[in-house]
Amino acid sequence: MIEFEDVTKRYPDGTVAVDKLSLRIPSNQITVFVGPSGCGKTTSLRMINRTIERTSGTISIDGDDINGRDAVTLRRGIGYVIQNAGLFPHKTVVDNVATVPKLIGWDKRKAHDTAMELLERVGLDVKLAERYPAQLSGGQQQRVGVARALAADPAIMLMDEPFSAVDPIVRHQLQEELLRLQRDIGKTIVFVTHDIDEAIKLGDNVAVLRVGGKLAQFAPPAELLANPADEFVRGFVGQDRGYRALTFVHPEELPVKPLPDELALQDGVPLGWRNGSEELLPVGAVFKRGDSLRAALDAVLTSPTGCGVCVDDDGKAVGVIDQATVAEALRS
Ligand SMILES: Nc1ncnc2c1ncn2[C@@H]1O[C@H](COP(=O)(O)OP(=O)(O)OP(=O)(O)O)[C@@H](O)[C@H]1O
Repeated sequence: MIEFEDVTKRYPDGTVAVDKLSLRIPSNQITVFVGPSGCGKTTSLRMINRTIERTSGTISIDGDDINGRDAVTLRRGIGYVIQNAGLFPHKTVVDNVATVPKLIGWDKRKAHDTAMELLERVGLDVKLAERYPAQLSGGQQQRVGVARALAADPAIMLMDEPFSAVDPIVRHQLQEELLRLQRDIGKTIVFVTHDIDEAIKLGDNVAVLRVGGKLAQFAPPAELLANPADEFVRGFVGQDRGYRALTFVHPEELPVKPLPDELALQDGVPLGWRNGSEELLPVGAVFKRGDSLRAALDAVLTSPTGCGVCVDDDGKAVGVIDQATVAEALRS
């Protein structure tokens, strides 16, 4: 657990970036710091690895005050990922990832082999290992950044807006990858973003900060959406919080109906809706059994027929639901 107790950061010009922040960041989970620009997210994050020193208060890791530790050793034991990946431009991809293991004295072979394994683990083609960062896409660079942060197998990983500079589709893929990776590695991850959707998607817990570095609310996403602590949080979480909250509703068994003849299939996979003309209408979003009610509602709302298609793990259609079924599930 990482614990902040009454932590304040005042910069030399008098700016109070963080003001008496107290919170407990549980181990082996993702905790997200979210809030508007300038609310002290980055400052709070960087005080954990002491790349910024606090002015007062205590930060401890598993009960030990981090100020009792040598700052360089502390930093090497904490993974750090930043926007635009911050890779060393003159090192190859694999050498970037192997940097910290070599610094802490691993032999070259072990550092190299671990780096190659990690590249695969974060979803990068190992053929890219000998390239330089400038020869990669933004999304690929971010993956290398994550692999580099994980290289020395740190218990804690700090991530500062790591996915902000990539387009929405790549961002979505990187978020999914991070969640998948975290299911395997179970690190203590502290993640900074200004995007509430990203916070809700990734966080086991979300700390909402307001300008001046004050904690507005610390709660799991579902709780944040259901019970915002005050007007600031309500406003920040947004007007459509009821819709977002559906992400956390998993109707055990939505009663799906048999596939209608209008749904065109190829090997069981939905192709589109027949509407009497040559061309098929798009299927719309699909959902799986066990997905959230939000996914089911998305499927219904994006389908041109008002029928959302339910698929299995192989993408094959298993049934449809209509608006009335979703409305019924919403009421129950
Ligand atoms: N070195 C510095 N000297 C003086 N003030 C600073 C310094 N670094 C940050 N600040 C100020 O501290 C406050 C918090 O900054 P910080 O970067 O932690 O916020 P943030 O929430 O991460 O913002 P953003 O989302 O815009 O990156 C801001 O008012 C910022 O201008």
